Amino acid sequence: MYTSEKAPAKINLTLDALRKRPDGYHDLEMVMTTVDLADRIDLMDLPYSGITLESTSGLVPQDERNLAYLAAKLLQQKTGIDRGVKIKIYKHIPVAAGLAGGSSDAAATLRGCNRLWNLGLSLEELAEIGAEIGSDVPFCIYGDTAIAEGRGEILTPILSPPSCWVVLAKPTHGVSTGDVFGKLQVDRITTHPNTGAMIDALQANSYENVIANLGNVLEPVTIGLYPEVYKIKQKMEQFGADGVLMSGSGPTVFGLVRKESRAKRIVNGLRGFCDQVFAVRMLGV
Ligand SMILES: C[C@](O)(CO)[C@H](O)COP(=O)(O)OP(=O)(O)OC[C@H]1O[C@@H](n2ccc(N)nc2=O)[C@H](O)[C@@H]1O
Ligand SMILES: Nc1ncnc2c1ncn2[C@@H]1O[C@H](COP(=O)(O)OP(=O)(O)OP(=O)(O)O)[C@@H](O)[C@H]1O
Repeated sequence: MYTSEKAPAKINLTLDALRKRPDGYHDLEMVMTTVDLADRIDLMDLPYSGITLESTSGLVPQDERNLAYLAAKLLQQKTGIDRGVKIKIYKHIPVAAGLAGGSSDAAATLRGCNRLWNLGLSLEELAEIGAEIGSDVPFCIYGDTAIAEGRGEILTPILSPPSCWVVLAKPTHGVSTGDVFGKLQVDRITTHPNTGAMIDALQANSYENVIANLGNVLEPVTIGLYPEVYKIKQKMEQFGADGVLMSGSGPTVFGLVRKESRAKRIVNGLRGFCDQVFAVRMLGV
């Protein structure tokens, strides 16, 4: 048996940190949505408990350290199933970019193996298993748009943003999520995003109010480490993006625009200035 799963990237329309927890994680409040930039995960059933993994990208581990491998292994352990899987990752999402690429691969592997091995687990059960792999995995199990709280695993689905184009620009370097959170001083945050106003904007299907309420408390932290992120933000604004924000812990910056022609203009303007640039649609609209 063989199956193929799409593993889309996410962006954070808002990201707020409320407190640092005794376990070292932060309690967050975020609005996340999926965009049409995706890895593809091909999965082939093996009649014994082995797992093999191959990726088209040399930038991700090709062994048991890969989050997709970890996902398949964890699913075997949780269910006691005596079957294995051959995993092939066609990597399109930039790595260590703040776009949850690895988390989405893990989530797609959980969904795909659940089908391949006829496990009959619900999405809720898969999300619970996924939370052991990473904070973004539960969101990636469901996709679409959600409010995420706690470590990121407490999810409430919400209407997706109005239809628009998303320009994604990633600087050359990647960012370690742990390093960025490690430098965040929650009691020194000066501007918190207005999560409630973003939720209202989505419920009202108001593009203007989505733009007006974009915010991410990790952005100044990452800019402090990599000032290039700020330069990309400025360039996107100059080239005509309606709203611009860093996604997750960065360093990818996204810009929202209504028209494809404007998105293409921004992509052309940024090409040569940063490593990877894409113009994609929002998903789930
Ligand atoms: C920044 C976001 O992408 C926003 O969606 C996520 O919060 C990060 O999710 P992720 O990459 O799945 O992160 P994890 O692998 O769970 O955690 C990596 C590291 O980030 C920090 N971390 C992560 C999530 C969280 N709520 N608080 C944290 O402080 C911790 O130091 C942790 O060791
Ligand atoms: N399948 C995978 N795809 C991408 N990275 C992976 C994968 N498996 C393991 N990794 C490792 O995980 C690290 C983070 O990669 P990833 O692309 O998921 O970061 P990210 O987009 O910043 O994630 P997030 O937005 O969830 O913080 C990288 O250092 C990479 O080597």
